[in-house]
Amino acid sequence: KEKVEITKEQQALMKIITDAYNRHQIPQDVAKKLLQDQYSAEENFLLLTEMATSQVQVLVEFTKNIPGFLSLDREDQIALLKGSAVEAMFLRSAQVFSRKMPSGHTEVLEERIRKSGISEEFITPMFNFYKSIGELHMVQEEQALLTTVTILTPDRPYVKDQQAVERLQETMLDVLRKLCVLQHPQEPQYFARLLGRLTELRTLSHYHTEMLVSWRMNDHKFTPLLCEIWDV
Ligand SMILES: Cc1ccccc1NC(=O)[C@H](C1CCCCC1)n1c(-c2ccc(Cl)cc2)nc2cc(F)c(F)cc21
Repeated sequence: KEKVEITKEQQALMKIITDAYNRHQIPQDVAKKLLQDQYSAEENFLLLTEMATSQVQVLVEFTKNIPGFLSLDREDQIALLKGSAVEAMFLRSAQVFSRKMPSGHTEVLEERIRKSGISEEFITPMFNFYKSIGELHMVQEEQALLTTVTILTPDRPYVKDQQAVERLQETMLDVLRKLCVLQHPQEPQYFARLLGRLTELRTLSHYHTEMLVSWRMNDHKFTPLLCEIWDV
């Protein structure tokens, strides 16, 4: 049985990434807002565009703390941000949904989201993903590293130096793999399950444009930043 050990450097890397991840949280807690009141489809759509816009800004700040990210080609940095923003938003939403809440709150939150204006056909795949993330009971280091691995996906559109991104991603994957073995000793397949969620995440993210334009209301307005990031 090989002894898995996280090196000093990997420990330091994990701390930088996790601190940055926790620092760059979404300003106001959208779950609390949704639990407080029931909003119209229009208000929910506006809330979503505000949340998604601020989340992109938060993502840019977060990536500045990923060791090596700023050394990548500038245009590749943009391509990675553009290519991962939607997935990072759904991953963030899944982590918010999976947070431990007082009994009954998750059910209310789920109901509010079901009724928010999203088209029926996307609700099941979205909640299936949220629940599959919840079942993993990730610690915050795993959440931070999983988001980092998602950002450092080499085969995003327009990435020129894929090798450079691959080297960074492999560094993060090695730490995440060791962390999974140490955090979930009874589940040797945990790391593989975790990476499997990234495939589910990519599939869900393919629907994001459809999910937005089919929001049950007329005249969908987007911020300029969202027009850049979302294919709308
Ligand atoms: C949580 C977050 C952080 C950062 C950025 C975005 C968001 N996400 C949101 O603000 C929207 C709200 C928005 C208001 C209507 C209900 C869903 N949201 C979505 C979602 C649904 C559909 C699409 Cl197309 C995208 C996202 N899934 C959620 C799960 C949650 F547990 C939650 F609390 C909010 C969630």
